[in-house]
Amino acid sequence: MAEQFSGQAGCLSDGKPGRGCLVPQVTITSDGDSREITEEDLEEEVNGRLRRKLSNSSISSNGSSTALDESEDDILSDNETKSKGIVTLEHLGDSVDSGEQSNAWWKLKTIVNCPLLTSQRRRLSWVQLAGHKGSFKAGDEGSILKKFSENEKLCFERLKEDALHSFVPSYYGVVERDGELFLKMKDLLAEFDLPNVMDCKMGVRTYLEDELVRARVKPKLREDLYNKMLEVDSEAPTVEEKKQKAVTKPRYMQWRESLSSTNTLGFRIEGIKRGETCNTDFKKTRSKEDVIQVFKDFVEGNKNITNSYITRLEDIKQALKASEFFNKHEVIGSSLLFIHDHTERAEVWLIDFGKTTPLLDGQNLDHYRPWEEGNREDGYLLGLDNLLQTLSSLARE
Ligand SMILES: O=P(O)(O)O[C@H]1[C@H](O)[C@@H](OP(=O)(O)O)[C@H](OP(=O)(O)O)[C@@H](OP(=O)(O)O)[C@H]1O
Ligand SMILES: Nc1ncnc2c1ncn2[C@@H]1O[C@H](COP(=O)(O)OP(=O)(O)O)[C@@H](O)[C@H]1O
Repeated sequence: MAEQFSGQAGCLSDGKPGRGCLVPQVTITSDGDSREITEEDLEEEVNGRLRRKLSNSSISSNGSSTALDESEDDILSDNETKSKGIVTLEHLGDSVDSGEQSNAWWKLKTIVNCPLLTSQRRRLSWVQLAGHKGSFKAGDEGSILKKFSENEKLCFERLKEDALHSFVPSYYGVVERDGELFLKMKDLLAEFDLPNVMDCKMGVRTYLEDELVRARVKPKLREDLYNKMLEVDSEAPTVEEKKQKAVTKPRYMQWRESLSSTNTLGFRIEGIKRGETCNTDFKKTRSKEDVIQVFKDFVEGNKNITNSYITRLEDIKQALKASEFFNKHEVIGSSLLFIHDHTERAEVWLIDFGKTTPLLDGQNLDHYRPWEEGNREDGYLLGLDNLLQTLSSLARE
């Protein structure tokens, strides 16, 4: 995908310089030094350019570069850690590297003619608004690799034949890179120009019934979750929890649900990337009014974008109602990913099926009924209706 390139370099992905590609610079020394080029030289050249590039600009997955004077830390403007926000994805098992490893001259030619080609293939500036650090790697053009999960693989396979298939990222199968397994899927951002992105985690519940049972049978106290809790509200842990300096996962997840709009609205905002900044600090965004305001800022009051999102959500609702998959799965922790750009292209996609689990034979869910332990209801459709209401109220303003 040629447009994956930084606007700065204008090099095509086949390695041929395109419009605006830097002019090759060859320095001939006065003594005609013709030292053989070693792999170390090449590595130094690549790393040097990479370092300079990262301190000057960032290649986004859509091919646009961000402000020239940003350092990497500025680009990672997320207020948490570098695991979320604008992240740099590694490109594992690069085909150019493996195929041309010994051809030093080819590598040098590429670096000289088209300096960003090599670095672009190694790293991809991308937006990750939720999930785990290091879960994603850059795939080949227009695709990304997500750490393998058997459960998610099964979901993608089932979804291929389902009414929902045009609302989930295209799935290209399991791939191995550097000895690790990944699920390869479409990078939903790839066709956008400087995309604005929002992740909404769907449902009234974000943990599996199984997790609850396991925590009851064998409670596992987690200090990391206790610390995450303290960061948001030092008064949140009970006296007992303060003594233990730890909480169980269901306790943490339930606290997160009640603090945000999960329990009441059936969805919560996980993160937003707008322009060049990311914000994943919506843990206390709970009221309808606050949620509407966040959406309003996200679409910048644009009615065309708002209406496109509404149409897409209505289509998703129809597909969900027709979906065999949806009827027979408990959908936990899955998100709707909203993406739009300055051309007013606006899309919504279903992502993250890591905790979407099949029901027993003969069982099905209506996705509205209140959850009681054992009924496995997830409140997904309640959340979708509330999302539609949120956007509709913006469209009416
Ligand atoms: O959002 P914060 O408050 O950081 O809490 C996270 C999210 O709920 C994760 O869900 P998601 O991946 O959907 O974002 C969840 O991973 P699971 O999906 O594995 O439940 C994490 O559990 P642990 O990974 O066990 O810490 C939990 O700590
Ligand atoms: N196919 C995709 N295209 C573009 N962005 C994606 C895609 N899948 C996930 N993301 C981004 O990665 C983030 C985390 O994805 P998710 O699947 O929820 O990971 P995890 O299973 O680790 O929670 C999302 O919030 C979104 O920003």
